[in-house]
Amino acid sequence: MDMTSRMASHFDDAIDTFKASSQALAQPLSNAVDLLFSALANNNKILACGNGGSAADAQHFIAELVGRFERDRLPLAGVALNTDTSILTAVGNDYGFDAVFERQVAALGQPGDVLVAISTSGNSPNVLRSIEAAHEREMSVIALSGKGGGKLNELLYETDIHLCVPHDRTMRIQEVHILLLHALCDGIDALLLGDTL
Ligand SMILES: O=C(CO)[C@@H](O)[C@H](O)[C@H](O)[C@H](O)COP(=O)(O)O
Ligand SMILES: [Zn+2]
Repeated sequence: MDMTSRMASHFDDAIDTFKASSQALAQPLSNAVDLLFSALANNNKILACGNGGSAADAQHFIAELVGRFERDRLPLAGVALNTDTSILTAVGNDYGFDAVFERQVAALGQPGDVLVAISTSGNSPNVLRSIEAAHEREMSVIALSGKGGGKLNELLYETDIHLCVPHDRTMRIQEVHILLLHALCDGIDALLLGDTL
């Protein structure tokens, strides 16, 4: 395949993946908006975590809650668990990298808070352990994954929400994840401010 065709194939594959994701995920995504809105309306908060590109996605999402998305509104309570290098290095050094998010959920989580856990494979141990800690804190979980969901399938409760992108490549899954996170911001704003832009 020549390079131009290779580049074009990314767009074609992304279009197919967005379409398949819309079919599979619009309903659970709508449920996730309700869950997040209820938590925020009850003075609970959102915690988010992920590794690598998913760490960037987690902090991007939380920045749009605490700051704003498209319209001015009140600040919304959220913390990204992958941003504080002192916590990440201290907890990683003293307890191991698998504990870096779990420890923060245990420190910050309250019943009714929501954890947004992002892992394209569904298998990153630090993300899985953050979910166990969230359950211990009586928090709900919204998990963003792909590749069939991996070990998340065994860990999530019926009351949690699993947004699993139907694709096996990390980059394609991440491209849909950022759409999902923006759609969540849009849904929260629509409930808070009305649905006109
Ligand atoms: O962004 C990318 C690849 O697109 C990478 O940085 C990727 O996020 C890292 O390899 C992560 O460690 C993958 O973890 P996960 O999505 O399987 O939980
Ligand atoms: Zn990447």
